Amino acid sequence: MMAADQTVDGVPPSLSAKVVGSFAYLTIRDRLPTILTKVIDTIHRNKNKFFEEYGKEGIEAEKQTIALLSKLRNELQTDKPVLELTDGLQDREPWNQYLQRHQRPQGDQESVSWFKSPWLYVECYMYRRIQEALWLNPPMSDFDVFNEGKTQSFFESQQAVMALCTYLEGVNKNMEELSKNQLLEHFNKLLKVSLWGNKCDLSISAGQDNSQKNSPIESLTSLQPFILVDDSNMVWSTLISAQRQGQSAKATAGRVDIVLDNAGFELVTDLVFAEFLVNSGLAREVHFHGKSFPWFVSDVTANDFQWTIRQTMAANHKWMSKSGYQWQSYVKEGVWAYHDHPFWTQPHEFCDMAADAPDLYATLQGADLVLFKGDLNYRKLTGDREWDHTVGFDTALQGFGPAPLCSLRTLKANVQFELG
Ligand SMILES: O=P(O)(O)OC[C@H]1O[C@](O)(CO)[C@@H](O)[C@@H]1O
Ligand SMILES: [Mn+2]
Repeated sequence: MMAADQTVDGVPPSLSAKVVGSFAYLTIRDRLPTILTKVIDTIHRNKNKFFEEYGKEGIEAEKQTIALLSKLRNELQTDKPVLELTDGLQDREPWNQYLQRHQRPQGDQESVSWFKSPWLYVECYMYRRIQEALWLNPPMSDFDVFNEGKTQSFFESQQAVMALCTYLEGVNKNMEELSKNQLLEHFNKLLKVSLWGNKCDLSISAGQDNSQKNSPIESLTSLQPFILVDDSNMVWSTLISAQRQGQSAKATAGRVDIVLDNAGFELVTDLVFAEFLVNSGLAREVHFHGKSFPWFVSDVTANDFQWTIRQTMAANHKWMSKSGYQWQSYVKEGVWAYHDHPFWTQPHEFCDMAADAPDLYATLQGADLVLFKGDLNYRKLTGDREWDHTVGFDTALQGFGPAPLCSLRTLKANVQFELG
């Protein structure tokens, strides 16, 4: 990444809160402090739980964590310089090196403040500082401050989940008889259900409930006009061309990697789509990539992934439960795999991945198609810069390309490509 506030070789400056009134400015001035305040409230509300589990040590840890988070909120609200991390987490050095390499060269400390640094960096940094506050107070270290919101989003979306699993059962039971056109029709529907599942994110709503209330299949028609760029035909042909000729479709289909975004309803739409891809022979394997710690309020962690499968298995709904058991066996058989590389919870633009996380880049090179879910991934794919909306997506990727890729994203931030 280069200096944040100039265009070099056609690559524009990073978006930041320097522009008063911009979405970056309003996010850092209003939304991030709101999220932080909700985190502090959540910890405070669980005070008795910490006392029951850890006694006085738990109460002291709860108090110290709140003190650190209140200090963080003050730094943010008074535009203080971004500080180095002081915890013992494994990714502390990459984070501090990033600060030295990409932020400090801006010159004096003042320019490395919350409102003057790249928006993408400071927003990611806030979630990493929350982790630092928890880590520094051991009984709190593994507490997921966003868990309540994520589980509530799942429970509030049950009607939609039941409708989706019922639809999938209808496809599964006729799978062998489906013509290629019928298969393509179901593919398009479930791909778009996964796209629109991204509307259910607790960061844009600063924690307010925005679960899926109505049938995701029935709302596709009314949502179709809101799709700005539709390359679903290219996604389909990438999967078809990855099906090497062989004795059975399942054995020779390609591998699809899904870089996950939000837990709750969106994760269910991704698991349903992944089940369809395997059951239809469009994919032989699906690899899921989640976050290694709680991130952007509703992003998926390993705990969320396992919890969602268990909850679906336990549902008092025949087709939900059937899908849940299918998902569990796919994980056990290795047809599905879950990864959570630290890179996904660092601030890098994805064009840095080959250099900064070559192991992850090599993993993605093993895929025949990589689907990136959500707005933050879209911002990292393109560097969250002052690009013109008519610029091509390939240009914005700045050379990032481990495999054919597609972003399934509902527009929540400034960056947008391929318009016009
Ligand atoms: O869950 P998603 O779709 O990545 O959205 C992430 C959220 O964080 C942002 O990227 C910035 O706050 C918003 O665009 C969005 O609210
Ligand atoms: Mn998210």
